Amino acid sequence: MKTQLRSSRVVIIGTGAVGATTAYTLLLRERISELVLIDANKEKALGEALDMNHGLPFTGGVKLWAGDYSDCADADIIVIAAGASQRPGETRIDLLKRNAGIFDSIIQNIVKYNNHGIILVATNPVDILSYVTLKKSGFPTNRVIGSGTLLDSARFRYLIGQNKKINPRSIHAHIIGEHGDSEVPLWSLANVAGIGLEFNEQEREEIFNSTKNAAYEIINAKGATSYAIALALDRIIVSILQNEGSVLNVSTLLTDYNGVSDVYLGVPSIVDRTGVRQVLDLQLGDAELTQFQASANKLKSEIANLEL
Ligand SMILES: NC(=O)C1=CN([C@@H]2O[C@H](COP(=O)(O)OP(=O)(O)OC[C@H]3O[C@@H](n4cnc5c(N)ncnc54)[C@H](O)[C@@H]3O)[C@@H](O)[C@H]2O)C=CC1
Ligand SMILES: CC(=O)C(=O)O
Repeated sequence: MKTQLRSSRVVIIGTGAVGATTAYTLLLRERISELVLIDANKEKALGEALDMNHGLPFTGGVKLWAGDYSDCADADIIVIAAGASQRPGETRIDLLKRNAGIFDSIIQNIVKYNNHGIILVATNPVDILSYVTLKKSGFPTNRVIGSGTLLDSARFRYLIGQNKKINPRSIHAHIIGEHGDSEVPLWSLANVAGIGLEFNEQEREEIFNSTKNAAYEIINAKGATSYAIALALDRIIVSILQNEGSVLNVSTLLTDYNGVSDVYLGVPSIVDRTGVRQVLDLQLGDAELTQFQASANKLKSEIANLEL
């Protein structure tokens, strides 16, 4: 049975491929009661809201409208999916200057109306922009979350499932670190029913390269990624609103974590009504630790160039 929380409001800022698909996913899942769409292009938000509202006779009772920042006042979760996306060949880090610029006004507008909710960042580069959101919002760490490597881990699980001919839901495997080119596969923890999985070098290389390069491949083919990220955001939102305490590889502020501090990275974290309740300690192999620290250092050197 679906449990819909009473008066749970989600606001989505940015109604492009990611924001609109996330809205549609939330609508289909019927787990929230109110959904507000905001975009700098007001017509776009209005059009998406109208189109989705016309589907309500076929779904449930989600109240959905194109709104403005004052609608953040009663929001439980504010999703930021606004800003530039990668053109073919661009990295996520290439978006930093453009998207950090728009975060100033977006965060100012949110905090004008809301100081109690959870901000969930999807805009890339998501780890750095989650850190920017933390610094600019003044929200506590647990209530600023990035989508992190949840999507990458889903891609990894799917590809391992293809390789082993096992349903990806039964594959437990994690990608940690940057949601981007320096992400780290934790082969040492990949398992089915607690039983470790064996791969040869070629399989590892193929699975990891396909995981890491998935966004490039999809963007080359169709211009944007949207469905899997929408499902990942839905997963985080439901875990928060239903106080699930699910373990999700979201991006969160790390403090003295495997030698890494003061940077947002994707790591397994318990997500519940408080946001990120706890970051789980991981026992990393030597190579995994080196790669994880390199991922952190890469992002920290980008953050050092920002005015925060
Ligand atoms: N975290 C993740 O795993 C993923 C992140 N992304 C990122 O999500 C972001 C959005 O991607 P798409 O939806 O494909 O882009 P898009 O170009 O389709 O949509 C972006 C939307 O943001 C709006 N916008 C721009 N500036 C704004 C502002 N200041 N305030 C409100 N709205 C504003 C635009 O009008 C547009 O509707 C990109 O940065 C992309 O890289 C995309 C997929 C996965
Ligand atoms: C675009 C992006 O970040 C992704 O699909 O992974």
